[in-house]
Amino acid sequence: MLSSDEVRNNQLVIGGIPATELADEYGTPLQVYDVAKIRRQIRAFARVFVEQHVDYAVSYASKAFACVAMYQIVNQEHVHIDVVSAGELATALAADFPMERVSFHGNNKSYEELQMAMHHHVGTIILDNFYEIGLLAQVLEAADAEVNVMLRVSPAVSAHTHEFIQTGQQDSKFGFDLLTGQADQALQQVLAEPRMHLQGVHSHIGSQIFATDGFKIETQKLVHLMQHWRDEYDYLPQVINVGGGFGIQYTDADHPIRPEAFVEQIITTLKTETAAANLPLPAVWIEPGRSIAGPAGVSLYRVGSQKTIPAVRKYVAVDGGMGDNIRPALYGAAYEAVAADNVAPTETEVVTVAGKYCESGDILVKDATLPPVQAGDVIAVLATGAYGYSMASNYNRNPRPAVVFVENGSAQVVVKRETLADLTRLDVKLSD
Ligand SMILES: Cc1ncc(COP(=O)(O)O)c(C=O)c1O
Ligand SMILES: N[C@@H](CCCC[NH3+])C(=O)O
Repeated sequence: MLSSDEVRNNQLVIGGIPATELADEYGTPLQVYDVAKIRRQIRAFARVFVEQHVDYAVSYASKAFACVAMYQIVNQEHVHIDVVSAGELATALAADFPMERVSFHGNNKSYEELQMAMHHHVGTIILDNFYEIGLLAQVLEAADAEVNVMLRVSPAVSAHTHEFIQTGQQDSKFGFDLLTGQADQALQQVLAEPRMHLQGVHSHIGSQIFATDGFKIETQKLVHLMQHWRDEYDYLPQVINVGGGFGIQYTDADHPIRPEAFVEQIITTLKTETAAANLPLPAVWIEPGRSIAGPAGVSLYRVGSQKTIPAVRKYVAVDGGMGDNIRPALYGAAYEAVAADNVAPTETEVVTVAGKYCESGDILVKDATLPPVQAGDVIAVLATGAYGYSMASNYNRNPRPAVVFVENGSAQVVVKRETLADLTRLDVKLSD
């Protein structure tokens, strides 16, 4: 899984710096990002649209990983973001991210969140349900404001991925249902709201998807919807937002296609279907999260205790675990681990890399092939950049790790390590 520029003298190198040096300098557990990889993937997505002459927006789904520096990098690449909470919006504001390039998602945005979005002139509100149409209308009235909106529809496309992280099927908490006519009803309501300017339609079929056929069906359904809305309601969407979900490689068992190949499929389908329906080509927005942040991230841990159960298993415990990466415990997600100072060992053994949390399921990598390691050695878990730190917790009152960005051989802390004092910062002693 490692490319040639990530290995030097059998050592793992991230953005030009040996991983063991980063661990020594910043401590462990440590979340490290190779910023060049983030930029490369954003540019690869944008290039497809430019080459195909399609009006577009790449909107980074920042739930995958958000911090001020990450929003700054995305802004430097001139693309959009989507946020799903006041917290993500506040972080984007702290990064001076241009609000007109922000879309606000979520199936239960509060009045206060919508108010905050209007106050800061967020570019697009992605409307998810009837309650929200009413709520937004109230906010707009009170603020005497207008806003661009999109309707999120639930396209009933079943994507080939883990059931827990599938969001596009009909039985979903997200979006207006297409099959039962809810989407049409929502369209009529929004068209009747003078303060809402409907840009188009959004859908998202799932996450960590490996096959393009789900996106082909999704795109076909959206074009059929465009046609239906034009014919029945004299409304033509200017934008089709197909969401994210482009799968990445976590282990050698994954055989993903290039993330941008999904976009090629979407555009090909869109061109064919719109031509057949005599519709103009809409702008296409995509919302990749994992494919931008995931491959760029590496988690560094130090080995502590080891336990061998003869003829059963050897456990190698590290100083992090489910608090900084819940995905193995939550989804059974598989990762690849390497010894940072011996990435291509001649002698190997199969071990289970366990975390330090009081939970039997706190396993980071089951059956990792590693060289024999000792206490103090650095183990790197690869491709942890998405939904790792962003889903981190303080379970067992462990501080969350620091996050370091590395680019062109220089490193910078972009999120400080939590301290023990941080852990009690919000606690209030009982009054006497
Ligand atoms: C609406 C929406 N857009 C984009 C994404 C990003 O998905 P991914 O990180 O799989 O690209 C998600 C998460 O699945 C989502 O719910
Ligand atoms: N958190 C999930 C993905 C969620 C997608 C968000 N809509 C994961 O780790 O794979």
